[in-house]
Amino acid sequence: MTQLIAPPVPTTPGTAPGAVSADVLGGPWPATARPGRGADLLIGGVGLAEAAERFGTPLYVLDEAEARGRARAYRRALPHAEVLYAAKAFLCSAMADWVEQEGLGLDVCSSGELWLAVSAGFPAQRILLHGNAKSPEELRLARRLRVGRIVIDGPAEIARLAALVAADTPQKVLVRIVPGIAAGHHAAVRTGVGGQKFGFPVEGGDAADAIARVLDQPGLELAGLHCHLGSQITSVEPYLEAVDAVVRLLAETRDRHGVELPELDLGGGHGIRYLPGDEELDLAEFAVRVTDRLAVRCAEADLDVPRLIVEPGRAIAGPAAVAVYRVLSVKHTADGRCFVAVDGGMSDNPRPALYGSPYTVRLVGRRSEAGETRVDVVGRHCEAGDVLVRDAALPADLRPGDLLAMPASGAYQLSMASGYNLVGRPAVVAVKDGRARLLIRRETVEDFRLREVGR
Ligand SMILES: Cc1ncc(COP(=O)(O)O)c(C=O)c1O
Ligand SMILES: N[C@@H](CCCC[NH3+])C(=O)O
Repeated sequence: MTQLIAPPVPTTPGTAPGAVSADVLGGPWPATARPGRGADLLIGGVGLAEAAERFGTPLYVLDEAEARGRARAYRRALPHAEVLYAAKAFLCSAMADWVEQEGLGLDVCSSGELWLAVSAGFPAQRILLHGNAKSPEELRLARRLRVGRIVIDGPAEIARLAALVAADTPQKVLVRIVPGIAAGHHAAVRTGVGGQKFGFPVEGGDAADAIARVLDQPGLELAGLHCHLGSQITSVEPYLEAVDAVVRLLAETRDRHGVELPELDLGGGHGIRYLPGDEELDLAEFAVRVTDRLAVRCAEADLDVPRLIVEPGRAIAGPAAVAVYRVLSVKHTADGRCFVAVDGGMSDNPRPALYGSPYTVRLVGRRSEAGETRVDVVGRHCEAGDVLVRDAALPADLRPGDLLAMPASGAYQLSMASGYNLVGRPAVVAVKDGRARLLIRRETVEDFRLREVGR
């Protein structure tokens, strides 16, 4: 590990030569963001521009302190709950280590995520397996590795899983229900309502039927109910409604079957800041109000309070990474538009193209005295929709070679990255205390070629 930038840096915004202005401190940037020398921006004590020189671009710079700090904050806010990091947001061995060391469990939704986590040494008993279409092989792997919980998401899975399980070594399961609550930043991620593929709707009785069928299987130990409303939710209210709905079903289950289920999993979906003025879900408020509401509703229904489980992904990984791109071209058109094309795009961050998700970017590594202008920051892919940031406010003298940094890039970017145009997925570097270490190397064209076994 080589030290990149470790000298003490002036942290008073505006006083350092080439300082990055104060707006990097807070908002969507990691808490370790500081102005660096030569208009660089330090994350975890490492200059983004210097990291870009050393590791190339596009580069994802992952702030270990931010990721760990966020995981720790969940443990502290919810000391009696189980917190499972949702690996789909971003997973690599280091991330698995960090959340494990901070006392979290893991939510995985494929044999790939499961295998990576267990290979990294993550204890399988602290892993929960999701998925609306788990293959027989995935279920077998989960059983072989002895994962702690499996979430039943569809009718076929009940018999499929039961067939794999001997009654003397039962599998702990949760049933995923759909409470009929609409929440989330885009229709594609709203899973708390009917008309989408996940879970068993409460309305109409599918959830109650699934519960009855699972209880009938001697090899399946029904530990509780699960629901996941959606993603990028910034208000606590939908979670309170979810508590109401799930407790109602827990009470009905007790009345019908005489069993009190000991666990209630509220899924994830906790929103973060993407833009400077954004609100994030207030974790302290979430913890207090959800815990209180659960206690009240259980008392009303004369139920023991089940153990709460939460599955935040974005809220832990999202704010921990900054993506760094190099400008390849600046195109001014006669109709007054400006397109700033960078060396990444929808293959490393499909979110703007998929959901119209907003982002902010800033110049790093060069001080500009030019005023701000509005530009579209676009990717390098063969689609007009490959736009990373529309109407970004950036210096008017932006030019090829400049570096742009995009915060809040830790979740659902690399985990949804593709091989489009054979550009290759970016490298990932962890930064901490002024040091940078390569976690994931850049994907090269040779990686694509090596998968070819015939012609
Ligand atoms: C079942 C389940 N749990 C947890 C998550 C994590 O969501 P987020 O990263 O928004 O917290 C998701 C994804 O939305 C999910 O589908
Ligand atoms: N990919 C979505 C989140 C989906 C989470 C999975 N259930 C996003 O980027 O917002």
